[in-house]
Amino acid sequence: MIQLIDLHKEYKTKKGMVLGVDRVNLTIRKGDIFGIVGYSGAGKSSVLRCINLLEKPTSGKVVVDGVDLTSLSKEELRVARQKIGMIFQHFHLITSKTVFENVAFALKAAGKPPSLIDKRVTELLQLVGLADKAEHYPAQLSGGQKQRVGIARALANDPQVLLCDEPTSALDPTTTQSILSLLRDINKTLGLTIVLITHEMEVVKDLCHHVAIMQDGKIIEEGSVYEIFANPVQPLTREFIANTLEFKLPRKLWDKLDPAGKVVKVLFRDEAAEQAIIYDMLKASGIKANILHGKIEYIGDKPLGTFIMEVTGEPLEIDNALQYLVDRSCGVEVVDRVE
Ligand SMILES: Nc1ncnc2c1ncn2[C@@H]1O[C@H](COP(=O)(O)OP(=O)(O)OP(=O)(O)O)[C@@H](O)[C@H]1O
Repeated sequence: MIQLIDLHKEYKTKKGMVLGVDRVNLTIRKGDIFGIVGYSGAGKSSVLRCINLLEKPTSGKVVVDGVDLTSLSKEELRVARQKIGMIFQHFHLITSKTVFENVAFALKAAGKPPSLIDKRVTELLQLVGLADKAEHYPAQLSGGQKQRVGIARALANDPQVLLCDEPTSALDPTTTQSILSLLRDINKTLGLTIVLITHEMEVVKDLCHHVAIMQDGKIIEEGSVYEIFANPVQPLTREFIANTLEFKLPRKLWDKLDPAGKVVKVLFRDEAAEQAIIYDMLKASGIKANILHGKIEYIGDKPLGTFIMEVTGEPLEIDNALQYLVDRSCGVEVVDRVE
């Protein structure tokens, strides 16, 4: 388990102090995949780098498996850090060393004997699907392969925590999927706790179990990925989610709609996404509904449905019909007409 207690980080610059992290309290459970999302400058990297004390917090505590890292001596911290692996957006491989040597480097630095190093590197390269690239140099690898080397190196000393600093931001969508899939596998098979920072909500949706949204050094919202997608509260969270879930009706379609009708977006959560609620609503009311857009997606293994429909009828009947949806736990939002 990772606990950040009143974590605060200020940077001293020529122009004065700059706030990086503003008294953050956060608990990340063992074996979780935890995403931290925010725009550039929100403080994501600062939080991540405080977890392994690459950045020394100005105040507050970083507790990993019951040990407060901020209280350790230099040597104790060096040992504790071996249990926290890290991967980076731009991989940070040593260009003059082969794939094998890059991974072996982490083991040598930890003082492991050569016989163990050979065996361990071979195992790790197999795990990340690079057994045939051991003698290649980083320049001979694709971005995805470089990140796999980064992952192998980060796992070398059997860490309990893997910190991921925008691990797929430099990769194309297909390669991104393959790296997310590898991270998912190692989380499951090794029981590793993964903390990942990203500005892409799609990555959070695909991979993470929990997520925190950061703004101005603070965590402004936090929860399970499903809850955050199904019930976002803060405007910034809604903005991030809008980029992945929102569907904008084409202008041409708006022109064809009945000006007296209402366009509503309905969010079906949990089992509601799999029930015939719209059918029930139409049967119970005298209104008409014209479905303009609809999709059901699964976050983890829970369904989340989004439908956009035009409803027409008597205003009171429309209100009653929409209230019927709210009563059956749907999110209902009237969509503003595009002029
Ligand atoms: N080494 C540093 N020296 C001075 N200021 C810094 C330093 N590192 C970060 N900051 C400042 O701290 C704030 C938070 O930066 P941080 O890099 O943690 O945000 P971020 O959300 O990770 O952004 P990005 O996605 O651009 O990396 C910013 O205002 C940034 O300018």
